[in-house]
Amino acid sequence: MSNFDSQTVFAQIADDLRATGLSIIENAIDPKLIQDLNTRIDMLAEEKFQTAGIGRQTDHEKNAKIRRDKILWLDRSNDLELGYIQAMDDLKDYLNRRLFMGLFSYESHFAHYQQGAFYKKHLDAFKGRANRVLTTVFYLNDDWQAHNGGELVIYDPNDHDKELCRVLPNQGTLVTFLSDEFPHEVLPAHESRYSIAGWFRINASTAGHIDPPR
Ligand SMILES: O=C(O)CCC(=O)C(=O)O
Ligand SMILES: [Fe+2]
Repeated sequence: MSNFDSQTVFAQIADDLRATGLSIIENAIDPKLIQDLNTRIDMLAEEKFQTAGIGRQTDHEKNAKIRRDKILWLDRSNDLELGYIQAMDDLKDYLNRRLFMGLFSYESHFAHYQQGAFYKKHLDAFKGRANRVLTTVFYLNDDWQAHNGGELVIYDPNDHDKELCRVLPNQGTLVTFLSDEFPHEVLPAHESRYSIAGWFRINASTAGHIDPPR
């Protein structure tokens, strides 16, 4: 066992969420888990990754104007992927205890942004109508440089044109935010860029609206 202290990270995320609804933490995950995830990505053939959609959108031309990443959903049946899912389950339990968030389930996908890929400004959930409540984005890019582009730009919930911050998709950084509050976008990546995007949901039966199936 490594002696990575996840409790300190979880406590920081809870404090940040309570204060602003947004948390950005470096070295947020056990290095052993990061190694497993990189091993997994190296094993996965590029053709396993699928063109990502937007909601119920099936218009591929329109879709390609909005996002160009390729995705692959994580699955508990793979041990290397399971480690990350379990870490997020632990975060879910922690946030439910500390903030009474009522988080119920978690789903996540690897995303590969090839050179030139981007994701235009969007919200991950519609205000008050969705059961996706909390977004996580975790980065896997060793030694990402500013000139590689691909920053995550996060905008002000009260002014969607006002930039709050830019995050370099550096290995080990975990971004967590309220899904229906923070508009965000991924600037064009100039190098191959890997992340895991994930969403905590509240129980569908308690939400006013159920998100479209993925
Ligand atoms: O990879 C990122 O930085 C963010 C991805 C994202 O916004 C999404 O998949 O909804
Ligand atoms: Fe997003």
